[in-house]
Amino acid sequence: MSAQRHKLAIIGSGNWGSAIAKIAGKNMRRYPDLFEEQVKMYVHEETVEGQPLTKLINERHENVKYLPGVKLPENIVAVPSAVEAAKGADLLIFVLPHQFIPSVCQELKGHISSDARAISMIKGVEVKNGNIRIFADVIEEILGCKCSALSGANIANEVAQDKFSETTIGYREGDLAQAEVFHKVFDTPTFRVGMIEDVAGVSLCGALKNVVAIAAGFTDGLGWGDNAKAAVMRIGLMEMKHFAEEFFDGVKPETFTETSAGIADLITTCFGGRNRKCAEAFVKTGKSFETLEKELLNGQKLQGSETAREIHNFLKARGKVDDYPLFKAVHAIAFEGGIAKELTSKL
Ligand SMILES: NC(=O)C1=CN([C@@H]2O[C@H](COP(=O)(O)OP(=O)(O)OC[C@H]3O[C@@H](n4cnc5c(N)ncnc54)[C@H](O)[C@@H]3O)[C@@H](O)[C@H]2O)C=CC1
Ligand SMILES: O=C(CO)COP(=O)(O)O
Repeated sequence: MSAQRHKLAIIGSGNWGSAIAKIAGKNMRRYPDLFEEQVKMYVHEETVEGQPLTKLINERHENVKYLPGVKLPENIVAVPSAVEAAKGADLLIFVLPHQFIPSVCQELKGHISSDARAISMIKGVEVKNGNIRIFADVIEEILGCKCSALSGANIANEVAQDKFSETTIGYREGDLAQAEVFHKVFDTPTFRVGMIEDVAGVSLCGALKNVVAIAAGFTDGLGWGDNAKAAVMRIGLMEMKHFAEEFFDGVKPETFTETSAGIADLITTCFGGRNRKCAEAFVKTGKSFETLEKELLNGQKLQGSETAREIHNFLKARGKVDDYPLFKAVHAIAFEGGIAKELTSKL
């Protein structure tokens, strides 16, 4: 029996990576016939309190830098190498800020099990040479393993405290059985996992809502109130859906309007996320997003400002910038010296 059990690895250990390690670690013990107990978690090594972060995590069972105050199950073992974490694993969770995925996947290339399956929890897109890809596709292409996506209204600190949340797995056509295995990795009474056959839709919701959250943060910085934020969110949702349908095949409209990955994540991020917080500070202080990320996030990474830039570059290459006035305004304010008060003037 034990030879057939799944072995999980977590590639990433930031704020969300650590929260998900808590859930997955517990579920490994909840289903001992299905999963091996020990889970290796890749940690980008750094020195914290004068010691390697991996050592601190393994001694204290807590990611003291990225998820302080939350105990991780003892079957989560931090390792400083992605290759070591993935060794022998047939289930791979990718949960790194999007900018680090290509380099970490290149490191892993040739070192993963031939039967490995992956799931991307990354909220971002790759834009290169005028083309755009979701990270499930990047991972599939570099590593040659099938990859689904998980995204939802999931502020990591709340999930880590077992406050009720839903999330969504987007799976590929014909891959329901594998999605059901990942469902068992993640689902708990307080973290409820829905599933939809739409990897692109789920991934794009996660990436694009971060751009809308920047706009929502601008409205907060301007003191414009809840109606203005709701308007920006409504227009943002329309642009997200339009973008996904224009540039990706097979995206389902209900992913945007009915799943946790869609409307629910847009709401939570525009009210409680890091992108919103930094965008509010951007308007109030005039500091750059790069500076605010350093000053306000203690090593955590902003995804929305970079995604706004990447989406802008992609739309520019396609001659389509004007078709997405909210995305255009966010880019203009964030990177071109545009005036925040003009956020809605062209919507
Ligand atoms: N934090 C949250 O509430 C949620 C985050 N997400 C998404 O999950 C993904 C991962 O986010 P978080 O876990 O929050 O990360 P985070 O924002 O806490 O990022 C910091 C992580 O990046 C690592 N890192 C720094 N430099 C690196 C390098 N050169 N190579 C590899 N790793 C490096 C750090 O060690 C740390 O683990 C992102 O795409 C994010 O949008 C999704 C849902 C919720
Ligand atoms: O994706 C998130 C919540 O679902 C977190 O958003 P932020 O990266 O803006 O904190």
